[in-house]
Amino acid sequence: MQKICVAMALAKVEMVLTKPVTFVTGNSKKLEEVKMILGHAIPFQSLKLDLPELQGEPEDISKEKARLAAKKICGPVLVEDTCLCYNALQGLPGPYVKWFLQKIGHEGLNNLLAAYEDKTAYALCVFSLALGPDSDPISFIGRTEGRIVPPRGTRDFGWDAVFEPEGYDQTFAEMPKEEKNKISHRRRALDKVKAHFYTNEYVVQN
Ligand SMILES: O=P(O)(O)OP(=O)(O)OP(=O)(O)OC[C@H]1O[C@@H](n2cnc3c(O)ncnc32)[C@H](O)[C@@H]1O
Ligand SMILES: [Mg+2]
Repeated sequence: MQKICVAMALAKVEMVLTKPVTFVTGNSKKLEEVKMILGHAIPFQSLKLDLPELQGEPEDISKEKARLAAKKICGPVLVEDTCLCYNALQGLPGPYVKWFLQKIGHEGLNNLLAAYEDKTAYALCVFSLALGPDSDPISFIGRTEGRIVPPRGTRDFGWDAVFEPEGYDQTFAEMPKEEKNKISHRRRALDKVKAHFYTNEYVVQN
């Protein structure tokens, strides 16, 4: 009985795909990090495509993004949506941080909390995998706690310069990329994606 249970636990579920999984994003910095974190762990291709910026709860947004992407490319896709959530603002700006950053910049992102003592925040990354246009996407969530500080470091990737992860005295933008990739919201979500690909063997058949 024990042997059977162990064998079942080790057995991979084989899933047949008609095309390799495509990671769809319009953000080259995200793609760079995904490639660094995944290495060769998951065979995927990428496509630079700007998907609509949706509204709602992070997981719903990510799932809908996956549905739209799968419809667009008629095949299996992986997408992700990233949020920066301030505890003093009940999770805002959250999924809308892209617009906040574009309109008010790094200083503005920091000044938003001027009236609050609580500067804590968390970065949230939700990957969603849709195997086809009509399949229900599965989501994988990663979260990193930290606080919002006046901008420090490079400003070449989103809000990295204002986010100081818990336990560190550097912002994400000041850290070497390898260090960010060990503790980031994206890394934590991708660890779950990897575990999923480990237990479900995706085979591409034309
Ligand atoms: O095409 P997609 O994948 O949607 O790429 P995007 O740039 O539109 O990304 P989001 O919709 O997820 O919006 C998230 C915003 O947060 C930024 N961002 C995403 N991941 C980040 C990270 O790890 N560090 C800092 N900023 C990040 C990103 O540049 C956007 O301004
Ligand atoms: Mg987007």
